Amino acid sequence: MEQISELLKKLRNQSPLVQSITNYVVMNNTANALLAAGASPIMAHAHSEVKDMVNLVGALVINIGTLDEYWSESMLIAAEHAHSIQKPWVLDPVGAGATPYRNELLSKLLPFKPTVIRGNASEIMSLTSVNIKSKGVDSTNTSDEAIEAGILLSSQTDAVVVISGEVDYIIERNRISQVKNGNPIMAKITGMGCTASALTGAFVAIEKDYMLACTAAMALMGVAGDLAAEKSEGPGTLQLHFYDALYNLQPEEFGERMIVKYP
Ligand SMILES: Nc1ncnc2c1ncn2[C@@H]1O[C@H](COP(=O)(O)OP(=O)(O)O)[C@@H](O)[C@H]1O
Ligand SMILES: Cc1ncsc1CCOP(=O)(O)O
Ligand SMILES: [Mg+2]
Repeated sequence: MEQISELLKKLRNQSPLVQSITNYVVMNNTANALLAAGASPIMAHAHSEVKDMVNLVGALVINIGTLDEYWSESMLIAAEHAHSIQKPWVLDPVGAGATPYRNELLSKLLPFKPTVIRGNASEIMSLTSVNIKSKGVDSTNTSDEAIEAGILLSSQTDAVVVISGEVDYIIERNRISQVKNGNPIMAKITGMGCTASALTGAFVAIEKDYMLACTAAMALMGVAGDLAAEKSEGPGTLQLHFYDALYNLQPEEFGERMIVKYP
């Protein structure tokens, strides 16, 4: 899709500043992925500066992977402020459904109207209180169940809901786009989902058609994953080749390789 290839050019030209309040496991991964793709990361969560930083950035990404009481408060301050100034923000509900603690924070964050909710099938289903139990941070559900839940969640929250997996589904109320790129080994690399959410932040910072922005982010993830898998023997080398692919991918090849169904 020409529009999506053009967004990669726009991302590199504008290099949006993207704030992440994210987990300890993936901070370095997601900062490097944003830089490689052409964006500019800042990880900032101190209560005394988080609102000022939200004012400065193009988008905010909140990822609840490694929660504690201080960070939870940072997330609530940031989400409330982003909502109040209509700054686009992305919620990655890592481990939704796994514990009451996570579920309680998520129930406090959703009223601040995330622009995008990006999770795996289990996490998205948990957010619609579909009666499932997440197994940690990995998904254990089928796509049909998840798509139903995604449509419900999008209508409940007015967010674009992105369900990642073998096929990525990008849902805006009843509109659904699909991305079929990517490699199964990506699910064996911690931080790939968090990276998808971070790159989604970069694209919603530069494109106000959020359905298009999210589809572009997932297409970039998938095509970079395809390219990396062609050069890799496993998750260790795939992760490194992935950064190179984000950095080197040209819009022309991006357009040729992406497998996107767009409504
Ligand atoms: N089986 C698969 N085939 C192709 N791509 C996949 C597969 N599983 C995950 N991915 C890709 O890996 C990235 C992370 O997705 P996922 O593993 O669902 O997130 P999370 O790590 O949050 O559970 C996404 O870009 C997704 O498209
Ligand atoms: C393993 C783990 N534990 C808390 S956050 C995290 C990383 C999850 O990253 P992703 O959802 O991208 O796999
Ligand atoms: Mg995840």
